[in-house]
Amino acid sequence: MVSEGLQLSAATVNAGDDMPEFMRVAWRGLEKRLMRLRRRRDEFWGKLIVLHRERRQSEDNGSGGVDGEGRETLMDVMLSLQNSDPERYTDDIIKGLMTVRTDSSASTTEWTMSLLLNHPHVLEKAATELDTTVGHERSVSKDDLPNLIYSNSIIHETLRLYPTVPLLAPHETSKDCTVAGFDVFAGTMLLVNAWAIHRDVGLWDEPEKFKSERFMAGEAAEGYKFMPFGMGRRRCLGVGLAIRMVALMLATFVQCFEWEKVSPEEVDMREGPGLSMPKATPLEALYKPRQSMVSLLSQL
Ligand code: HEM
Repeated sequence: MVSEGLQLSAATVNAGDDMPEFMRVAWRGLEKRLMRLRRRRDEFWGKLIVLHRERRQSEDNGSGGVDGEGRETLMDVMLSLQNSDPERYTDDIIKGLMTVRTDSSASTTEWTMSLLLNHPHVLEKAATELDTTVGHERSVSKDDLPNLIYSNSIIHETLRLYPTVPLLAPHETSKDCTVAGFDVFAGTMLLVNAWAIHRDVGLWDEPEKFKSERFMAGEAAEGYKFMPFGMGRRRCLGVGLAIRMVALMLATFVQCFEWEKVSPEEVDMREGPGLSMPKATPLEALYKPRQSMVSLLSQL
C-alpha cells in the first residue's frame, strides 16, 4: 500500500506539473484510485488499532502493551500516548503517523545489499567488522551501532549514490530571492536535486564510484553537498530512526547470513520510477546461515 501510494503521488506530481490540461481529465481517474487506496489503508490500520486495544485491555497486569518478551510495539506506544492525551492522539492521527515513510528505509536497505553483492570484498569487510565487534555468541543490537564505523560509512555512501528521496520535498519561497544568480519570485516551487549534488564532480572525488570507506576517510558530510535527508528546519524528522533501522537490518543480514548473487551478472543498479527511487528490478539474492552463527540462529 505504501509503494502504491508513492507511485500514485509521483504520477500526480509529474503529470500536474508538465501537462495541466491533461491533468484536469486524468485527475478524476487518479483521484478515484487514491480514494480507494485511502479506504484500504484506513481499514488496515483501523483493524490493527482494534486488535492492539483489545489485547491491551485483556492483559492482566493492567500496564498493557508489551509482547511476551517485555517489548512494546510502535502501535502500543501510540495507544499509550492516546491514553495520556486522547485529544491529540486520535485514531486518525495514529493512522497517519504509522503510515509515514517506512518505504525509504526499506529501499535504502535494498540498495545497500545490492551494492554489497556487486562488491563482495566490501561485504566481507563488513562481516569481519561484525565478527570483531559483536562476535558469534549473540546477535547484533542497537547498542553496537556506534561501534560499527565501517558499516555506517557503507550506509552513508549508499545514501549518497542512491538517495531514496532524490528531489527532497518540494519547497516554496516565502519571499523574493536569488538562487544561483536567478531571480525567484515569492511563492515559486523549488526542488533540490540531491541526487545530482551527490554526484557532482566538482564536489566529490570520483563521484560515480562506490567507495565504501569514503565517509570514514574524511570526505565527509561537510557543507551542503550531502543531503539525503534534506537540510535545515524541514529536514527529515525520522533521520535518527531511519539510519538506525537501516544499520540494524544490514548488520543482522551480514552477521547471520552468507549472501550470493542469483547469477554471475552484476546486480542491476538502474533506478525505476516513483517518488522514493525504487530499484528498476527488485533485488533477488541467495542466502544461507553463516556456519559460525548456526548455533545461535537455531536457538531463536
Ligand atoms: C532512509 C530513509 C529516509 C530518507 C532518505 C528520508 C528522507 C526525507 C527527506 C529528503 C525529507 C524532505 C526534507 C525536505 O523537506 O527537504 C523527509 C521528510 C520527512 N521525513 Fe524522512 N526519510 C527517511 C525516513 C523517515 C522515517 C523512518 C520517518 C519517520 C518515522 C521519516 C519522517 C519524515 C517526516 C515526518 C518528514 C517531514 C518533515 C517536515 O516536513 O518538517 N522519514 N524525509
